[in-house]
Amino acid sequence: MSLRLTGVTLTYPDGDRRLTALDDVTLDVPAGAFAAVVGPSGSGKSSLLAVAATLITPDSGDVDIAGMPVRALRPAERAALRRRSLGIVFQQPNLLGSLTAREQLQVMAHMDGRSPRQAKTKAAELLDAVGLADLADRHPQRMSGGQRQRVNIARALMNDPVVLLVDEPTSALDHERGTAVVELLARLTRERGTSTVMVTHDRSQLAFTDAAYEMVDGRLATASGTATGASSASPTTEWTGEQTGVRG
Ligand SMILES: Nc1ncnc2c1ncn2[C@@H]1O[C@H](COP(=O)(O)OP(=O)(O)OP(=O)(O)O)[C@@H](O)[C@H]1O
Repeated sequence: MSLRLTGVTLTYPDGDRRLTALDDVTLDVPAGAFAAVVGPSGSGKSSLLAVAATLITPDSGDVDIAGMPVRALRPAERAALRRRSLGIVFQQPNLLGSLTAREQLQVMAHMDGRSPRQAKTKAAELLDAVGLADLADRHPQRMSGGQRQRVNIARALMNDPVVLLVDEPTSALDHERGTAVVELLARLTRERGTSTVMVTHDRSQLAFTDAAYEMVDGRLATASGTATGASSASPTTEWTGEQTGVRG
């Protein structure tokens, strides 16, 4: 498994008590699998992503990324793991206005110490993969919301992450563009063998995922009433042939 959360409980201070944001959450996402998490506001979805991103340490339970137990790592090692093994796609693209699409991606490789030549090749490959080869030299101000989100996704893939965490990627897009972005995430997940977790409010997007989960009051359950058909199975039985062994 490339991303595994086991019995994760997270609480926040709440006056003189503590609020339970994640309650004994277990989630396995193999390489090449696309999981979605839906749930009402305040149910714990962002907390789940923050724990998976190693940004918050849970009160109890474990997070493993590519077989590496995060709890055992020192802060500097954790930061290195984030840089090398995690791709994060935020709700808003947060692109730098002064940089072209190609440069937004190259900056990531530069921060990871890769050569300019490697960075250029990788950026071109990824812009092509997200359908933006023709817009490589364009600045974000002259792109549509969907195009900006594609640059955002390509940027998150620059360091070949093992795990891709995606927070509401379509909230700023209309239905058609949103669907295209989710289809793209599904394709990239399979092609690149990432373990992808997407938080979404839009249940129609679950049709493109391999497994759908519902967060209710910090507890994670298999989502009901989804379009996946896989949703009634227990999470551990949803993963089938095509998701395994994609990444060596
Ligand atoms: N830093 C914090 N300190 C205290 N309580 C917090 C903190 N962050 C989140 N919470 C609380 O934890 C619970 C889960 O919040 P979380 O942001 O994970 O939910 P969510 O499902 O992502 O919500 P939304 O869909 O509105 O983004 C909520 O009750 C929230 O108020």
